[in-house]
Amino acid sequence: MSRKKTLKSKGASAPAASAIPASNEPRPARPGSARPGPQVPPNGLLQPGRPSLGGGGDFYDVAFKVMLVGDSGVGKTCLLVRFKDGAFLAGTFISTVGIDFRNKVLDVDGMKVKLQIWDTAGQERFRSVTHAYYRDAHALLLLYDVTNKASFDNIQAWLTEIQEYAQHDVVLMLLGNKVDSTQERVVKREDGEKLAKEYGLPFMETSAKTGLNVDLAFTAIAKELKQRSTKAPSEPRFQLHDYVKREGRVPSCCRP
Ligand SMILES: Nc1nc2c(ncn2[C@@H]2O[C@H](COP(=O)(O)OP(=O)(O)OP(=O)(O)O)[C@@H](O)[C@H]2O)c(=O)[nH]1
Ligand SMILES: [Mg+2]
Repeated sequence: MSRKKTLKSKGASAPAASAIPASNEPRPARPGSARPGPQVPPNGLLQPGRPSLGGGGDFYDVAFKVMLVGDSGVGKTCLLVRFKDGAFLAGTFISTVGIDFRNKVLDVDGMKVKLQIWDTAGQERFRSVTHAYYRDAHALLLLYDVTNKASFDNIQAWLTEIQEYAQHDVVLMLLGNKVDSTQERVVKREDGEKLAKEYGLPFMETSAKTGLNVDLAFTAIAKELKQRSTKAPSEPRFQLHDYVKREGRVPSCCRP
């Protein structure tokens, strides 16, 4: 099985950020059911240094689009709900149909960074819908489920898809979700780390149920994107890999 190694960490380069472009307004799957946020100029900045007002009443300085991808059932929707509302969607699993999004504004080093987070359907039958959204994404969170080996084995196929459809400089992070399910775990932390290393991706294990590393994953993405769009040449670069390694909490099962 030959793995394409060209999907190296996007944290290593500093492409010009192109936050949510006006001409590429996100398109909701069901017209009228989702209302994207306000338009943002291609340089990603709205009145730098001064608060701006988004359509939803949220103040922000810069906005980016983040997409959640991975097999059906890995916990994409739950991860987003945990991040946005601080809650866990327990009970019946309701698979996402098409695509949906939620906004959240974060304070990143004194700047308001709005993340427009797109939650995609993992089911194969919606794949063509998802493809259309990749090119507008500034960052991708690629999830597998540590209790589902197939979802881990499919990461390679997801990476191939990302390579085909996403921007070459997209910020990408690998997340192994559901680490609270210690009894059911079938993918070891080391396996996730190894795969991430192979592709040069930042990696963390998360739990939408307990909230472990959920805020951190989104904050890390926001910091990287913000830095790309606003960094002065003299400023030291934000090191996404180091940040995630340093700040990420290791689940209790897997502490040395
Ligand atoms: N134990 C545990 N269960 C989780 C976690 N995250 C999600 N789940 C459960 O896993 C199931 C699937 O979660 P979803 O978030 O709907 O999965 P999804 O990736 O959005 O699936 P699709 O929309 O079909 O692509 C649900 O029953 C959730 O309750 C987690 O961190 N821990
Ligand atoms: Mg879902």
